[in-house]
Amino acid sequence: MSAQIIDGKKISDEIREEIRRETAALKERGVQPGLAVVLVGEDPASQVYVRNKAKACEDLGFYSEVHRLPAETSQSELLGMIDRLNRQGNINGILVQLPLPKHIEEKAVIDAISVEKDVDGFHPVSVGNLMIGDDSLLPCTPAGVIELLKRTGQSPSGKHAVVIGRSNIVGKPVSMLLLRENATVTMTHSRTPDLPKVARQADILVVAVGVAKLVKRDWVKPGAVVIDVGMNRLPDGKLCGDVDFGDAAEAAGWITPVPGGVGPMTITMLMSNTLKAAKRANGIDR
Ligand SMILES: Nc1nc(=O)c2c([nH]1)NC[C@@H]1CN(c3ccc(C(=O)N[C@@H](CCC(=O)O)C(=O)O)cc3)C=[N+]21
Repeated sequence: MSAQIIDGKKISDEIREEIRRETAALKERGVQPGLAVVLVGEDPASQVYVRNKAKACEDLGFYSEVHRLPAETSQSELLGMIDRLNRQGNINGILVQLPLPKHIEEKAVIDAISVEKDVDGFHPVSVGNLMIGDDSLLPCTPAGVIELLKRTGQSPSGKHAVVIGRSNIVGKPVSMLLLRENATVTMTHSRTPDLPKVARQADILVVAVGVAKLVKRDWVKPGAVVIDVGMNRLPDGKLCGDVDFGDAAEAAGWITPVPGGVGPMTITMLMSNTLKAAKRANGIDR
């Protein structure tokens, strides 16, 4: 293996230390960032993520509330809870864990969250702000990808970035952020002809498709940076990314592992957004 591993856990810990310090300073001024996490239903994977988010809050000195609602909760009950959290002064960020049960319309729920408290960056106004370049709360996983690149000394500026996957939560927003960082961006997806050939042109390859081990060494330009956003649960219970790590690492210059790459950054960016929202709510500039 020739590639250097991008240690998302370590970089994430460094950023958390910065957030912890800033939070302590804010507390001196009587401000404590507060996050509300809402979970509908009992999906086991979601339970784990929600627990990790609450743990991160505690670790950084944030106030947090976790609302666990039964799977049968109606859409109007959930909207009622969001309305209360929107008006609750000690809450700066609201995260409704996705996916939601089928009888609840995700769009109605996302639209109901106040833009100032939209720490996921999923609200249409946040998405629009991202597109225009206004300073909104950025979606956590895409923001984490950019942070990983910058803190590894691999600034996207002037590079050719190829993004595989066009989802609203990763592919599209990460492409927009890369563009904002002055990369030349190619967006690809399942209908792109000869995907390996396009991928091979990338200086920075970001993969977010949800297909385990799709990307092999012949998809990777020698020396390229490979960022794996995939999170696939294998039959044996192990987590694995969209990149065949062992194989792609033979060609890549830098590569993120799964777990321990993008995942830890997602939660850290959520904390960073909550801190930012708390500062804004209290008229404190960064
Ligand atoms: N409204 C909403 N916002 C989200 O941000 C959101 C969501 N819904 N629904 C579910 C997905 C998933 N997600 C993860 C975050 C961190 C890890 C993470 O830290 N992963 C660790 C490993 C965890 C493990 O071992 O299971 C890692 O990659 O190293 C994983 C998954 C946030 N999501």
